[in-house]
Amino acid sequence: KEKGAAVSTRQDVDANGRPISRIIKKGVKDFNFGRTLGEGSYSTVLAATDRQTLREYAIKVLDKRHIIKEKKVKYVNIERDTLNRLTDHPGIVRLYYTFQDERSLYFVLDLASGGELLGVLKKMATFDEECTRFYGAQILDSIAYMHSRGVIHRDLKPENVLLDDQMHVKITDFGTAKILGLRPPQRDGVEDTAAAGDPMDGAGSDRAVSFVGTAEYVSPELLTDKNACKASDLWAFGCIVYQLLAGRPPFKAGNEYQTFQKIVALDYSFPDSFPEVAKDLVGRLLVLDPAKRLPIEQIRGHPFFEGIQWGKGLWKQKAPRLKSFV
Ligand SMILES: C[C@@H](Nc1nc2c(c3cc(-c4cn[nH]c4)ccc13)C(=O)N=C/C2=C\CC1CC1)C(C)(C)C
Repeated sequence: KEKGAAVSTRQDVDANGRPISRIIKKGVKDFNFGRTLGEGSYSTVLAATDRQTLREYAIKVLDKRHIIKEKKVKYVNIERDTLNRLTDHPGIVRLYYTFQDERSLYFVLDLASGGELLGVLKKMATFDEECTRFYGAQILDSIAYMHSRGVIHRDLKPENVLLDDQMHVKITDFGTAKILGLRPPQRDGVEDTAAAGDPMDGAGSDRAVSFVGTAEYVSPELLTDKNACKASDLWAFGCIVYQLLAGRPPFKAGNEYQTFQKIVALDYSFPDSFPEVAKDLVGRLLVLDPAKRLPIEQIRGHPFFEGIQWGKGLWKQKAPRLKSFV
């Protein structure tokens, strides 16, 4: 049975009252497919309703031939393996099961009906401090969980931070994630994970990294020595907090190359109205040396997050009404 396979069993009993479990694998015909929610580089995410339970899902459809032709099989496996590791946190999109037909692979996932955080931010222009604090805290809590499970996201950005029907965070798009502690194929078998929670975890592990994230959120270490580590996600987190309050990312230039030049030169500045306490936090995250970025436990304790109830309470409370930073 494939891990996390789509099964639902009906408990029947035989003549002697012994239970017979019948495995029913769900397939395409069990769903009504709706609108397209998002297009990835080699996948489409559609809204879908389970015809039997009427529950709504997002289904990521991948074209098998295209994946093989584009040599993306590795990324599909990384995404599935990552999602199968990140199953019990409210801030991560959940993969319920997968199935396939002759043409496609299907991932059945949480539907984040609030859409992308980027879309909401564009409508609001900016978030006020209270909203930035709440969404920043939920994103940080989700990053902490990913890192505790040995996963580096590597492409965190407002497009990948989705919102559910309660306007709570659901992080998505793990095709470019890095799972720590997996023996990279070509290494001499040396474990490359230090103690869990080490922000430098993953540094120096995948030399020939062929992947670079989205220009505005790429960390300097990925540009200079081609290595992403856990602290790379904290650099992206700093960029997201800046963008929520300022309405634009800290490093943005006319083209990608100029954006990269600004990043490695730490060439950014705060708008005058940027709150001092947020300047201090962002200033401790947008640090060129990954080892010198504020570790997660100290971010949680930073004055900017004063009043945040970490843990379950953060995910039970009502999301604040969205207000702009004026
Ligand atoms: C980032 C991603 N976009 C999206 N990925 C997912 C969505 C999603 C939903 C809306 C949306 C909902 N309402 N209005 C818009 C807009 C974009 C979405 C969802 O609900 N559930 C799982 C998803 C992804 C799961 C993936 C880990 C496997 C790209 C652009 C790559 C397709």
